[in-house]
Amino acid sequence: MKIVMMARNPDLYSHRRLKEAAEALGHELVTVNTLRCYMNIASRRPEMYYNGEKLTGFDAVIPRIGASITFYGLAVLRQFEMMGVYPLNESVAIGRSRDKLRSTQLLARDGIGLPVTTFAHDPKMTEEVLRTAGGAPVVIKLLEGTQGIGVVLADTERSAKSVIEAFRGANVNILVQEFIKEAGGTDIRALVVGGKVIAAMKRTGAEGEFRSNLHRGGSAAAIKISPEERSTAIRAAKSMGLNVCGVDMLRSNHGPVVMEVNSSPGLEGVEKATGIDVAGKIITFLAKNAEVGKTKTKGRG
Ligand SMILES: Nc1ncnc2c1ncn2[C@@H]1O[C@H](COP(=O)(O)OP(=O)(O)OP(=O)(O)O)[C@@H](O)[C@H]1O
Ligand SMILES: [Mg+2]
Ligand SMILES: [Mg+2]
Repeated sequence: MKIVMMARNPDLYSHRRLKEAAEALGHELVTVNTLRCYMNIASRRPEMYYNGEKLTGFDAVIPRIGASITFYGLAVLRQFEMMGVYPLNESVAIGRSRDKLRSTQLLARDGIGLPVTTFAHDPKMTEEVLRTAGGAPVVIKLLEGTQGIGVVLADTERSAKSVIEAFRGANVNILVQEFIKEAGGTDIRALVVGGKVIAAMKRTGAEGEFRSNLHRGGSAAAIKISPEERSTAIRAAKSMGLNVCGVDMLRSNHGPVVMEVNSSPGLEGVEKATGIDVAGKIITFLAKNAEVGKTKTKGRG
């Protein structure tokens, strides 16, 4: 199989591992810098170019689109889809997962456990929004944050109001969420590949930090998850339409609640914590499923 991986930095752990795993399984993997791909959006014969050469003959594409280049990255991926290249995750599904409001609505529609989550446009609604979220403490999140940046815990009504006003004043969209205190600064990341949980870890925030992100100094360890957590992760992946994703959950006293679904999960934390060859399982899934022209949406939807 001939695979193209869209990634800006081929030296990142995850990208190195995917290439190694592909080669170990006898496939060819070419990494292209997403921002240097350019396309000819011609009717019926879509083309992709890279460094002056036409990219052809690929069976599958692995999109590793950083949050800061979602717009262009998804356009490049759609182009590959139009060319009939099988995407590890479809552009439409990635687009859904990048927007916390949209993805939370999709998960809610499918009855998946969530923290109480509220959203309003008008800052005049602040008091009602806070009341609906159950009152302080609440978690306030930028709609398109990542690595825990833009996630704020407001302990009191007063601080919640000023944080909401500050974000709204800066004209950014936010979610206001019930704070799951009983999670104790620990979350669960379940890696779903092809409808199965293949690895799971728990991440615990640094001392005095409610955010468990590894980028914020959290630490990771392997964990055995419950059947309910497993099925929640699988259902979340399905409702987003992602073949491969990291589902982040909190253990609340009303069962597992999903915080978000990441479409380009990092492999370093989870492989090192669990010793599982996640990259190999991803490539194996791809080899089993990639067929030219099999992509359902061709970037539509
Ligand atoms: N409602 C909540 N209750 C308790 N803790 C929360 C809540 N929401 C988020 N957290 C904590 O904050 C962390 C960051 O939140 P979240 O995952 O939503 O943000 P992010 O910036 O998108 O991070 P990521 O890099 O994982 O995409 C979570 O991993 C979790 O530990
Ligand atoms: Mg996120
Ligand atoms: Mg997260």
